[in-house]
Amino acid sequence: MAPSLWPGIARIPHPARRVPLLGDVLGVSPSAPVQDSMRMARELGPVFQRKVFGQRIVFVADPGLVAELADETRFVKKVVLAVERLRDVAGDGLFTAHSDEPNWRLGHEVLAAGFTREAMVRYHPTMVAMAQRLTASWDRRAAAGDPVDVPGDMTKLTLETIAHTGFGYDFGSFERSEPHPFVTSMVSALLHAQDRRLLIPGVRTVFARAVRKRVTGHHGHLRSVVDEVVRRRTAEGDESTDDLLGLMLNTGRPGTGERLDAANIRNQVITFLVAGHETTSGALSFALYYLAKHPEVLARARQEVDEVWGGAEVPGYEQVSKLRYVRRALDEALRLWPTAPGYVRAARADTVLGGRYPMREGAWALVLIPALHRDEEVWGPDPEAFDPDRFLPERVRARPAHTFKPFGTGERACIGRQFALHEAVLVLGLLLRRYDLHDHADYRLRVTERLTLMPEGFTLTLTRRKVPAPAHAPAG
Ligand code: HEM
Repeated sequence: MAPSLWPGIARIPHPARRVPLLGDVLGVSPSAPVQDSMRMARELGPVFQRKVFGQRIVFVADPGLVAELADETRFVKKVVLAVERLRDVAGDGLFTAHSDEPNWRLGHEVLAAGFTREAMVRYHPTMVAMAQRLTASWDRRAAAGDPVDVPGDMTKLTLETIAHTGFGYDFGSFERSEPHPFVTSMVSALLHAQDRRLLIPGVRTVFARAVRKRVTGHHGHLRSVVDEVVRRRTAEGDESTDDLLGLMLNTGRPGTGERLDAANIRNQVITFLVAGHETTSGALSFALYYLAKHPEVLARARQEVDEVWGGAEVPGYEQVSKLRYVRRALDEALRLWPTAPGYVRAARADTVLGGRYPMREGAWALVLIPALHRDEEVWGPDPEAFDPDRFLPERVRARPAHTFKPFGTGERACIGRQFALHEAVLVLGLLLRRYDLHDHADYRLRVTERLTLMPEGFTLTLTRRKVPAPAHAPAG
C-alpha cells in the first residue's frame, strides 16, 4: 500500500531492524507470518506496521480501533495480499469477490438460503453420517492401539461434510490412506497465495511465471474436480434446491430470479469446498488439543454430553444446540487460535482512525485476530490460559462488542458460521462421549500456517468408553 494513503504512517511503530528495499525481514520466518506478527504485537503494541519488500501493512489489534473498523459506513472489506492472490483460483466467489463486484451481492443473496436454520436442520443427519465415518475409522485405530492423526482426520471429516451437504459429492476420504488430491492441490494453492516473494515489485510476474506451471496444475486440478461435481448433478437432471449446488443451479436472486452464470458457479463451488472445511478442521483440532491437555474441562464437557444426550444413539439437532459448555470450549479454542487469523478493512473515504491515525480513501488495515483475542484489558492478565468460562453468557455480555471476531465482521463476515459451529459441536460431543483421549506423545503445540492455522503433528491414542445405556431401551 502506498505510504501516502496513511499520512501519519511514520508515527506507527515498526520492527527495529528495517533493511533498505527488503523491509522488516530480519528474524522473521517466511512460513509463519501470523505468529511473527503476534510477536510484533506483543513487542510494538496493538497498532504497528510491517514493510515486506515493497509492501507496507498496518496491523491493528486494539479493541477500540477494531470496533471502529467494524463500522460499515466508514470501512469495507478489502481483497488484498494473499486473499487477492487466491482470486487466481476462486475468482469472484464469495470469499474473494470485491465488495463492489455485482457477483458478490448476487452470490450472497442466492446462497443465503443455504445457511438458514432450516438448512442446518436439513444438513444435520448428513453431518452425523460423516461423523460416523470418522468414528468407524477411529474405532479401528482404538482397537489396534494405533494413534490417530487429529488434523489429518478432521480435514477428511470436514471435507466430506461440506462436499456431501453442499454438493452431494463423495471424496472417499476415509477410504484413502493419502489425502484426496483435491486437498493436496488446495494446500498448494493456499501456500502459494501466502508466499511473500510475491510481494516483491515486479517479481510477481517473473516468479509467477516460474511457479505458474506447478501452481496451474494444482488450480487445474481443483477446477476439474469442481466441473465433475457440477457435471454429475446436471447429468442426473436433478432440479432439487436442498443444497448449495441446487440453489445455484436451480434458483435465482429472490425477487428478480437473476441467475449465477456457469463461471461464477464454478468459483463458488471451489470457494465453499475450501472455505467450508479448512478452517473448521483447524478449529476442531485446536479444541481437541486443549481438551486433551485440560482433563478437568474435558470431564465437564463430557458430563454435559452424557446429561443432554443420555443414551440417544444419534443426537438430534436441538440436542447439539444444548451443548453450551462444549460450545464454550470451542469458542475458547477459537479465541486462542482463530483459524482464519485476519481480515482487512479499507476506508470508504478520508477518515481518522481512533482520532489519531489519518487514512485516505482506500487505505487499509489488517485486523490481527489472535492478538485482538489476547488483549489484557479485555481478557484479563492471563490471556494465554484456556478457560471456557470466559464465554459464560454474563461474561460475554460484560465485554465490549467486537472483541471476539473469529468469523470476521459485517456483511462480509463468515456466511458459514452456524454451519461450522453446529458441525464442530456435534463432532466434539460424539468424540467425547465415545473415547478417552490419551496425549501419548506429550504433544507440544506447533502451529503451521497456510493462510489458515492448524496444529502440526498432533496425534492422540484412544480407548473406547462405555456410552450410557439408552434412556428408553426397548424391553427385552
Ligand atoms: C471455524 C470455522 C470457520 C472460521 C473460523 C471462518 C472464518 C471466516 C472469516 C474470518 C471470514 C471473513 C474473511 C474476511 O473478512 O476476509 C469468513 C468468510 C467466509 N467464510 Fe468462513 N469460517 C469458518 C467456516 C466456514 C464454513 C463452514 C463455510 C461454508 C460452509 C465458510 C464460508 C465462508 C465464506 C463463503 C466466506 C466469505 C463470505 C463473504 O464475504 O460473503 N466458512 N470466514
